[in-house]
Amino acid sequence: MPTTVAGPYDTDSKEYKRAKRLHEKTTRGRNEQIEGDWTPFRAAEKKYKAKFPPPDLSGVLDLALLDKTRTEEVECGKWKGAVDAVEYRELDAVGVDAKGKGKAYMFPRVPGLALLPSFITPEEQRDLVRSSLKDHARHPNETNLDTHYRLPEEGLWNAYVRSRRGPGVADIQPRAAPGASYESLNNGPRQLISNEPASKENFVKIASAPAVPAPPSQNARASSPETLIQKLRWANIGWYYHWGNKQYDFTREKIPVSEIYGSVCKRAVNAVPWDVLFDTRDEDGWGDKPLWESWTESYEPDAGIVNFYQTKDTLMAHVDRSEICATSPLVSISLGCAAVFLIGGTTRDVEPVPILLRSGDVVIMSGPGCRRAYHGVPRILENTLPPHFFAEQHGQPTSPWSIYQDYLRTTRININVRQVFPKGFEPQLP
Ligand SMILES: O=C(O)CCC(=O)C(=O)O
Ligand SMILES: [Fe+2]
Repeated sequence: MPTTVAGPYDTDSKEYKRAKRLHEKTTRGRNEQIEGDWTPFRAAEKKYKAKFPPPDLSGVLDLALLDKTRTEEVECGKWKGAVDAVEYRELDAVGVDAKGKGKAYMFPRVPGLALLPSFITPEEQRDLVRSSLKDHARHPNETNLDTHYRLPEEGLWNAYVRSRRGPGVADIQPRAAPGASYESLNNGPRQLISNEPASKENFVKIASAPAVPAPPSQNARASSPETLIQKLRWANIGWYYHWGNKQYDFTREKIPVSEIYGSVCKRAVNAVPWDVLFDTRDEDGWGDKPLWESWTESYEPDAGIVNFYQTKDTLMAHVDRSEICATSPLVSISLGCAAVFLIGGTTRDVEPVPILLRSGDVVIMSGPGCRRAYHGVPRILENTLPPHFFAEQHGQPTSPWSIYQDYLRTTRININVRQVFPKGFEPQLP
């Protein structure tokens, strides 16, 4: 069972006092930017990022509070949003079997956004965590660490597991040759710079842009797998994404999307009653071609990213616009610790909708407006790992699972899957 934790607002707790001391130390003498200068999106990010005082989540939609079977999960972390924070409509999910929860939610303020709370069963959540760490975050899939370190062939996670079991696991060596020029280590948040939206017209130009590999950091030192696993931030899925160009690099061979990711995503897309969600199609900017009508056949994910967040990490406001299928569903699966997710409109001037995402929740961003909407993750909520991730729950306190459990205590994993090309389209590359 999770150990009992003090709530974030318990002023007598050690955590609260520590956060207060740190806040006083780090803000002493600081000239805060005047709040009036912030866009509504930036103001919301600042609000939820704050470590002290802990943010008030009464304006954050928390649909787990409607589900009695999630009471223990909600209570163990103490962080709670509210069920009436944001206007939504509840829909019956289509053909969802007894395993997943049968509701989908839509939001008048963000047309094209669907939320499927608790869509992934606890068992499937554990399978997705295992495959993300053990099978996916390794060669041939690129991770943020590959630029700077020669990661072991077996993958960083498997080396870490061996190092936990006994001595004799070698340190991981940096790539940079001694004396090479300095570059800062890319292990912080993803760099988010502006890019040109991809389309069928410009993708050949995009594919022809020189995709220069990022230089390895000279600051990287030989490190144990245990040290590096804490620095894992992302692993690529499918088409290779070039972070420098902010575009896919179509000259590199696409790696097939794994069956476990692809099948969950298709199941989620097929569960949403899109005809109800897009019932006001003209307003939603589809014109005369409502592509959602054929998603049952045409949705085929071919790219994406697995994000690994530690509790101090954030993901700034951004738009994912490198996909040529500009309206196809982007399926986003939350695992591990809970987070505050913000989604607004096509500029940062639109006030974002705040949603508390918990493990097993699936978000789908689709359609012309929502796929171009600014969104981000200003906060990973500490101590929110649900009980079904604790090994004792399934009878084996020393099972292989306990290594995953330790890692997940401070981690949120997000599997973010997209469709770049229409199904069956073979890019003719220069
Ligand atoms: O972590 C999340 O929920 C969202 C991640 C995201 O927006 C992205 O990877 O582009
Ligand atoms: Fe995104």
